[in-house]
Amino acid sequence: MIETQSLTRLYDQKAVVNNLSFSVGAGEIFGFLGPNGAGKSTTMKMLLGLVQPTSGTGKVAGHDIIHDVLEVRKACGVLPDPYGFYENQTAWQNLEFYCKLYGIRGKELEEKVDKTLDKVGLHDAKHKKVHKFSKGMKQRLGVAQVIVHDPPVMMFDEPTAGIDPQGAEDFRNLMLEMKAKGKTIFLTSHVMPEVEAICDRIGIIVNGEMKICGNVDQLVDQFSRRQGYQLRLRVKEIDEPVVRNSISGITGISSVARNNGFYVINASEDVSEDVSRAVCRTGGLVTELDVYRPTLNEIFLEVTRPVQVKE
Ligand SMILES: Nc1ncnc2c1ncn2[C@@H]1O[C@H](COP(=O)(O)OP(=O)(O)OP(=O)(O)O)[C@@H](O)[C@H]1O
Repeated sequence: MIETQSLTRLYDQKAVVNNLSFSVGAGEIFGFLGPNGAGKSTTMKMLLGLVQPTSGTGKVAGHDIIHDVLEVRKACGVLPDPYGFYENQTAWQNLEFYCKLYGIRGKELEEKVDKTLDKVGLHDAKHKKVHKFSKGMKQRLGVAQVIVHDPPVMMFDEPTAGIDPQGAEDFRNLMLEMKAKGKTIFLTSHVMPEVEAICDRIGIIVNGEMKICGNVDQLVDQFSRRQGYQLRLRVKEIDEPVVRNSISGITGISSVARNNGFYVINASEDVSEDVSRAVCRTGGLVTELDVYRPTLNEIFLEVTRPVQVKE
């Protein structure tokens, strides 16, 4: 539903999006992450035909992002940053205007607007003018604007910025509901636990280049291969010299330390099965053995570490 091949955009001879190839399918939530200035918004603008790629191609809902811009926009709902509401009009009027742009009228329009405002928790504020809205309420209205015309592709630029915890939880549930309806969801966010909770796949872009892309398990695996694995082992029945001796010959182990009753083992691969067998062979009882799983936040920090905020 979204696919790009070697998408590139230069500004002042410099690539701010560089050779980007990825795809997002129907019923998939894709988290597009990166530090400030990495090229996320520029990519989103290119997908919507708002910025012309310098080279490369892309399709959204089957339509070419360069030659079929109108069709692309019809197929998309977008929460931009910043959003563009008519502040002097009510939430209801803003959505009404938006529906009309998409050719929705009459009873269908009324039903869609009411239902959508209920869904985002703005039922009681539907006749309030937008300039009286709080930041979080505007954000909710922005989400309503994305979904009101029921497009197949939904794009959100930092959807939960400024939203309270209940609003963020509502947003996550809404995304899962949209996914179940087969929507293609593309979102940027700096809220790692949220991305980890709802995204099927994640891409991290740095200086315009996709550094790592996959589901969370694949990202963890790639990270661990790069950084090494850390195991935590607790053993009964045998003493430390015996434990150390039993695992000393295992290929891949680079260090073994003691910490709070645990053995902390650093290794270049997942050696948990070898460790477990070696300890058992010497009469020891493994009471705990786990491989440390980095959080998405740690992976993000590692992947983006050398990058400074760009001007
Ligand atoms: N119209 C423009 N002219 C020149 N440079 C631009 C223009 N738009 C964006 N850039 C530059 O392109 C780079 C990428 O910007 P972009 O807005 O895509 O980043 P981002 O990943 O969305 O950042 P953030 O997380 O801060 O929103 C930045 O260095 C920015 O200064």
